[in-house]
Amino acid sequence: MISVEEAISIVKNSIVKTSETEVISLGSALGYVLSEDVVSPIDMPPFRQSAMDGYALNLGDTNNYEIIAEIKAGDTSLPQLNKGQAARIFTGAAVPHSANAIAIQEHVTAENTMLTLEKEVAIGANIRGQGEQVKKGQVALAAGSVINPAAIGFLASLGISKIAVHTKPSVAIVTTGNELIPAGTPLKHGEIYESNALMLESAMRRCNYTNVSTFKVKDNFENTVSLIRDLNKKFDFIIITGGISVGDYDFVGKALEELEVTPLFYKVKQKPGKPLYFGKTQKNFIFALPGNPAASLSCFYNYVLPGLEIASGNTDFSLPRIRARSTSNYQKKGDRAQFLKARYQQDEVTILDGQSSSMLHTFAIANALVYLPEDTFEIKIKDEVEVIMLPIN
Ligand SMILES: Nc1nc2c(c(=O)[nH]1)N[C@H]1C(S)=C(S)[C@@H](COP(=O)(O)OP(=O)(O)OC[C@H]3O[C@@H](n4cnc5c(N)ncnc54)[C@H](O)[C@@H]3O)O[C@H]1N2
Ligand code: MOO
Repeated sequence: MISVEEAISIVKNSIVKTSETEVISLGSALGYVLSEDVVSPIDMPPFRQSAMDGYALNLGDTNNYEIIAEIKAGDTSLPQLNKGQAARIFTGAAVPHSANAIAIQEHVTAENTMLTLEKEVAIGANIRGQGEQVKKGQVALAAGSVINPAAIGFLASLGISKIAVHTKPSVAIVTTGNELIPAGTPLKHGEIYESNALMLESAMRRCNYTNVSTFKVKDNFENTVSLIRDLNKKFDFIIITGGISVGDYDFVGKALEELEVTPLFYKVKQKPGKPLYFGKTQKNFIFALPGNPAASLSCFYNYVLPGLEIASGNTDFSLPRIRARSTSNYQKKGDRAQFLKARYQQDEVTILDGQSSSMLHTFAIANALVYLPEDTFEIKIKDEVEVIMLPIN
């Protein structure tokens, strides 16, 4: 059994950034990683802009100006101001070449065409310089940048509608188990509703993975082999849940062996998620997550998500880790490292009830995991602990 740290480093060292790239529309690029520098096709701003509502001035020798024109945002023909002349101007409007400062309207008195400054105005005041964010021909956003909402806004402001990105991996989620039935069917004694597929798919969608398909298989060796053989040909990542432990009807490990998948690790000294498996074929990566729902989700965040992000080109990815004071006491049983469902709020973290790997009721209100390393056995109120923030809202 390997440690959490070893397992994470095996995932990070085994998965490499995809060599496939594609050009996609900016509107669907959230979470993708740029495969090429984006060079700005324009100066931004494209012209000298007024940053305020007020008066554009050709600065003169006195505080008195003659107002000769009005310039609204979007106006394209601009007046010529002589020294001592002003134009009424509004935020976002183009500043005439002949103007060298903007006086904000709160600092002037204006009557008909007469303007009096009540405060000194410095040269260049309240003017956004042409190209002050980025100049035409400069790199606006470098290859390797993750496209977030601000990046989409910035590139859209440059008039860009398509960008080159690293292709995101395709993912198959496979649930295993005779006991699993779909919602909408009455439960017979011994059956449970299948919940991992929708949960993991949602977690992936939340992290901008949309090329995700789900499959199910009963506890049957031949069917498991044949489904995974088929999926191996079609998907970059296969995420299996359940059937990876040691029971007589746990066929996933045996199926992966039959298919000659190269194991990279099996069993991690952690709770939840001890029987976590990670392996690879020539074409793809396979994670087998324990079927217990909370173990499945915890392993997704800690191992699968970093793997998917690296494959997508986000090679520096890790979930944010912070330190916070615990508002709870916690006593660990056993010597496995633990990922504890927790709620972080205002510099404090509360370890939630219901830590069993089968329990989702408190995972549903958790926004973080407290990480308790192998050699820490107890948390006391006010102890500083390591908190892993979850990408949930
Ligand atoms: N003798 C031993 N037994 C077990 C060990 C062990 O070391 N020795 N490890 C335990 C640990 S720890 C875990 S975690 C589980 C993992 O088992 P599997 O990955 O084989 O998962 P299953 O047995 O198939 O299922 C476990 C549990 O989760 C429920 N489940 C499974 N899939 C789903 C799903 N898609 N949606 C909802 N619930 C699901 C399943 O019904 C079981 O209750 O093994 C321990 N056993
Ligand atoms: O590893 Mo299991 O998830 O402890 O119950």
